[in-house]
Amino acid sequence: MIRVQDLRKDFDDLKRGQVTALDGVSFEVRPGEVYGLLGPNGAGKTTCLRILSTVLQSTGGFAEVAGHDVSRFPAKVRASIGFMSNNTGIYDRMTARELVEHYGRLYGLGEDRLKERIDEVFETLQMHEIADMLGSKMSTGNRQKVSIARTIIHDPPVLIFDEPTSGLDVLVARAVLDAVRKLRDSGKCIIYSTHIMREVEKLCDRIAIIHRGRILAAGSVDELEREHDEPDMEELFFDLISEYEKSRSETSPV
Ligand SMILES: Nc1ncnc2c1ncn2[C@@H]1O[C@H](COP(=O)(O)OP(=O)(O)OP(=O)(O)O)[C@@H](O)[C@H]1O
Repeated sequence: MIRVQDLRKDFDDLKRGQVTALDGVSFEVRPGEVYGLLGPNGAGKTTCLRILSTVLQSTGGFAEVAGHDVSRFPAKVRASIGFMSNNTGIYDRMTARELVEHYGRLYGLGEDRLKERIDEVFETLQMHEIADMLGSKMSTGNRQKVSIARTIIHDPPVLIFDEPTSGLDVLVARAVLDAVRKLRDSGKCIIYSTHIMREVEKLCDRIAIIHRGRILAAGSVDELEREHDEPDMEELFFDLISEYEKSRSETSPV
């Protein structure tokens, strides 16, 4: 459902010269699965998700979403995905229902289908109580629910979450994770980027640990812990990155 092969992205940065954000990344995500991209700041997570959502063009390799090549069929890809980040906005002067309807129409849903989807989505996310509440009056938790609702209103098979819980308190973050789990259980193919270990352990079926644009390790949390003989995910993450940095400093010219 998502297929990424040897994906590369180089940026020409005025100050730093050429920056390699993705250095040959490969993975696959299946329907009914949450695939986590776990990496520190600057690892390349957002760049990868932007390529998958057709906002950026890769400089090499291949990516396919819902059967469509992202560089050849961007419109088809965009119709097949929902993208949510921590600043996927809502509008102060629209109610929850108005905003979600607005996005549904932007995605081209007809009025009957839109009404049906609003009912389904508001039921899944338990949003009936806030349907007529203005954005300006909503708690952070409710704003997040509306953001998720606008992301999934067109019922896309693929969902892309870019650090959706960043800056949220524990309760709101938990509600977001619960919603993602429900979506996974309904068969969605989900890619989820984060730098929070606990989220990965609680939510992701498989993960890739990404650093400096490369996947350092990939598998289920159990597989990774067994393979690296390290039962603590945070230690494992730290060890992998330290080892990589050490080998890099040993091989780079002085
Ligand atoms: N438009 C750009 N121009 C130049 N460099 C960029 C650009 N976008 C990203 N980069 C660089 O690419 C690298 C990867 O950035 P990216 O935002 O993908 O990382 P990330 O893993 O999402 O990190 P964060 O958790 O901080 O968002 C970084 O070195 C970043 O500075």
